Amino acid sequence: MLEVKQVSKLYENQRGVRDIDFSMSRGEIVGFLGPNGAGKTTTMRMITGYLNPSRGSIAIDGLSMADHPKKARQKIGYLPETPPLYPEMSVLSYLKFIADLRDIPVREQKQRISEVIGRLGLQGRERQIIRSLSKGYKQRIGLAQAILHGPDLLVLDEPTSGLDPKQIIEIRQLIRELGENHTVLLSTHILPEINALCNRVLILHQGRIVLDGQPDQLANSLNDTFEVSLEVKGPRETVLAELRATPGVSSVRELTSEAESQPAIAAPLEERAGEAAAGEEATAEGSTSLADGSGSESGTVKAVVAASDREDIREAIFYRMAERRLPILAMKKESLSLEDIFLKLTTDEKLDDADAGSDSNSFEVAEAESEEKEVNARA
Ligand SMILES: Nc1ncnc2c1ncn2[C@@H]1O[C@H](COP(=O)(O)OP(=O)(O)OP(=O)(O)O)[C@@H](O)[C@H]1O
Repeated sequence: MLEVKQVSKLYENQRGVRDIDFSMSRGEIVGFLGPNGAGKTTTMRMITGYLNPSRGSIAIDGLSMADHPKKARQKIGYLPETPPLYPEMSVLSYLKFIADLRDIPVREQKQRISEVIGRLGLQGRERQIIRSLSKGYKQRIGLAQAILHGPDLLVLDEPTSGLDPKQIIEIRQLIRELGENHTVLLSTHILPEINALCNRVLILHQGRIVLDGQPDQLANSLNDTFEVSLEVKGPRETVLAELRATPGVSSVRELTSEAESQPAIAAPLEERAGEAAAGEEATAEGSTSLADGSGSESGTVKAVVAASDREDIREAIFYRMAERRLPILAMKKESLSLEDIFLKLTTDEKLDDADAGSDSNSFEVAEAESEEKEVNARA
């Protein structure tokens, strides 16, 4: 459906994207994930024919964007980050205008427009002036203009950006429905959006694709250690010493109540990388333990134990602790979340992007996600 081969776009300031190479099959919903400035919009603008690559080629359904731009663009529906709306027009006159622009024959226009109005829940709003509609409805109109000409591939640039949690849920539901008969490429820097919508994710960092895979398979491919989190009843020093002495264990990191209560994704990347480093230091220094009574059952120790060579150390831990009469109250194999993967891939080098400012990597997610859960719970 889509072939992007060794595509680069370098702006005068040497920023942009380099050697982007991927393809998409019909029916896939692929998420483009990356911090601000990673190159998502640049790549999407090239795929949709709004920007010429400096190098490389793009083809949609076998049609080269360079050689057959009009035909290739006919197969694509594009929703840019800011929907291309005319605020003074009514919904109906705007869609009629888009239908003309897209060369939809006049005799088909009425039916096509009424179909997309139904599909995107715009019934009853046809005569309303676009300016007077909420951001969520404007985004629906943006989606309506993207699908009006019946494209196969939808390219959506941050489709839920700036929406409130209820609108986010509604737009995600619409994208899910559109994904039933379209191939979809969407960009986001909202991690749960990937899990909620996509069956494949491409992670972009500093203009390059650093990872391509299914969200749930990424953890295994990137996990170079085997980690187990556990809670053991017993004196702190004894428990930690016994865990360290268990065959196959390479390191033991005690979990403190502070480390556990960190919000999952609210903090900017740099801060979180700093926290991780600080956490290791604190453990080395012997930080406040849960066994001291802060927030967990008294007399227990919580820790994350790592094995070398990805060896499964759960049985060894079980037998050792049983032998020493130190009851294991909980034990769980740790796996990398999408957030861990993202941090692992995008915090190894310092972002040098001038416009990757303070909010650039702060995922707007934690809030939206928790509110989303709330809205779901209320529904
Ligand atoms: N017209 C331009 N001229 C010069 N540099 C540009 C231009 N457009 C984008 N860039 C730079 O290219 C890089 C990629 O930008 P792009 O907008 O594609 O990233 P993005 O991942 O879409 O970011 P965001 O999430 O902020 O939309 C950034 O460093 C950006 O500053």
